[in-house]
Amino acid sequence: MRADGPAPVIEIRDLFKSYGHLDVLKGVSISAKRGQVVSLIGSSGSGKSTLLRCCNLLEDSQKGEVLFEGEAVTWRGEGLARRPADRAQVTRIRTNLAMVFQQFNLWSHMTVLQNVMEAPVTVLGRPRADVEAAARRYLDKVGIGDKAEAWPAQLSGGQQQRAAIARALCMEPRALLFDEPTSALDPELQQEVVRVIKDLAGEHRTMMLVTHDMKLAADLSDHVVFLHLGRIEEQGPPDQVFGNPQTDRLRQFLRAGAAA
Ligand SMILES: Nc1ncnc2c1ncn2[C@@H]1O[C@H](COP(=O)(O)OP(=O)(O)OP(=O)(O)O)[C@@H](O)[C@H]1O
Repeated sequence: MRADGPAPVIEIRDLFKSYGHLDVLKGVSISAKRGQVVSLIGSSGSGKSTLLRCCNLLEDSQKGEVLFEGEAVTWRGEGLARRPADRAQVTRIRTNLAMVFQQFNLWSHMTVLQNVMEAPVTVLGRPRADVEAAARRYLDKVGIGDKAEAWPAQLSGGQQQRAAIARALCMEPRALLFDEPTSALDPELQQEVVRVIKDLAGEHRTMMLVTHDMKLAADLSDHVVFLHLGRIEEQGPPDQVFGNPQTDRLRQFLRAGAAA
C-alpha cells in the first residue's frame, strides 16, 4: 500500500488519440484508485467515450499509456505502427475492466441468462454450473431474477440495461466502465438503472462513468473530470466541480445543462 492511499486500478497517462486528422484526445491523464468512482463529463464530442474505450482496448491510441493495476496495457509502439497487446492480455483486460454500453448490446438470439453466462463460459472457460449460479445471483442483484429465461426483446430498456450490468458483473471484473448507461432510456426507466449503479458504488467498486447526468455524477463520484475538446479542463471532488467551478468553460457547461 502506498503512503497516499490505494494503488490505481486504472491509470491513464498522457493519452493521445486521433481518428485520421481529428485529434480527439490530446494528452489526458486520469487515474481511478481502488474503490473510487471517477466520472467523465463534458460536451458532446469532447472525447469521453473514446477515453473509456481506450482503457479496455476497444480503441487504439497514438501516444501515452494505460496501466491496469500497474501493468501497461496500451498498444505497443508509436503512431500507426502500434500493435495490440497479445490476445490473452486483451481478454484479461476486457474481463477485468468490464464495460456497460449506452445501447445495452445484448445478443438478441440468446436469453437473458445466456447473455450473462456467455463470456465467462466461452471466453474465460469457467465451469458452466458455477457461472449459471453466479449469473442468477447477479440477475437477482439487479432486480431481474425473474427475467432469466426471457429474450432481450421482451424486456424494457431499463431491464435490458440491468441485464447488461449483470453480464458485466458476471465477469468478476476489477473495475466497471459505464459509457452513458442511462442516456438511451426514458426518464422513468433511468432511475431503476441509477439505483443499481448507486448500489454498486456503495459496495466500493472501482468505476469510471461517462455521463450527461450531472446529478448522477454529483451523487456518485469521488472525482469528476471535465473534458473539453480532448483535454482536461478542470477536475476535482464533486463538491468543488459542481459547487465551485473554477473555469469559465465548466461554468458555461453546467449552466447550459441546467437550462436544458
Ligand atoms: N470511430 C470513429 N471514427 C471517427 N471519428 C470518431 C469515431 N469515434 C468517435 N469519433 C469522433 O471523435 C470525437 C469524440 O467522440 P466521443 O464519442 O469520444 O465523444 P463524447 O465526448 O463521448 O461525446 P458524446 O457525449 O456525444 O457521446 C467526436 O468528434 C466523434 O465524432
